[in-house]
Amino acid sequence: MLKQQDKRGNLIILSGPSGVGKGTILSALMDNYDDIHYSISATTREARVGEEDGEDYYFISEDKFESLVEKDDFLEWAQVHNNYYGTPKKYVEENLNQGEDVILEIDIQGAQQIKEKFPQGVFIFLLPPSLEELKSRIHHRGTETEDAIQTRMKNAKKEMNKVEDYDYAVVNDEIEEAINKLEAIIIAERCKVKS
Ligand SMILES: Nc1ncnc2c1ncn2[C@@H]1O[C@H](COP(=O)(O)OP(=O)(O)OP(=O)(O)O)[C@@H](O)[C@H]1O
Ligand SMILES: Nc1nc2c(ncn2[C@@H]2O[C@H](COP(=O)(O)O)[C@@H](O)[C@H]2O)c(=O)[nH]1
Repeated sequence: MLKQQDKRGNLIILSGPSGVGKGTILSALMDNYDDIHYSISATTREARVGEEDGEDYYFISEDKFESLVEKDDFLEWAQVHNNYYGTPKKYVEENLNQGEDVILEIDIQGAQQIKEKFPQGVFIFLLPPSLEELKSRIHHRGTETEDAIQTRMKNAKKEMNKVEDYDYAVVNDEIEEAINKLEAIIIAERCKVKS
């Protein structure tokens, strides 16, 4: 892929309520692009069955998380659905400085922090076709307890009011269509003359 010389990469932020399909869409997208770098977050939540440390997340203790916060090693961090999540700073900065695009899959609070530091970031909000469909997707994923689903649905209703703070809104109804839209946004942002 051609790159404009001396241009920093784009920082792409994908947010949206739990269960909307962020991870599913990004893993399909990452299979097609070797020049977009997915930032692996750190979290204090327990790994789900099938999740790998260093691949899905860096699974760390609360003590370790706190020490990383104190060392200012996170670009942003937040408490989300009763656990802590943060974006390691070094990986993002190194790739952007090399002209590579980096994508963050983070919650709304984290995106707000990034907006203050990187207003030139590309902010994309993924929406479900409906709240009923959102609930059904979290149920079918089968990774959360009933209590956790309730917390996530309660948070989703608040989070969805924040869509207006984003540059783009993409509805994830038909998955292929949502992937195509995300790709189109990323390609268009690469072609921008001014940012
Ligand atoms: N367009 C779609 N149509 C139907 N099901 C979908 C669609 N997109 C994703 N799913 C399913 O919805 C469930 C939730 O998707 P996923 O885990 O990617 O969501 P997420 O936004 O990353 O959630 P979280 O924020 O909790 O990590 C998965 O079981 C996935 O297979
Ligand atoms: N602010 C941040 N939010 C993050 C980060 N990594 C993931 N997330 C968001 O947390 C929720 C829950 O994720 P889950 O894997 O437990 O279902 C979801 O909205 C993620 O996007 C991060 O580094 N910072």
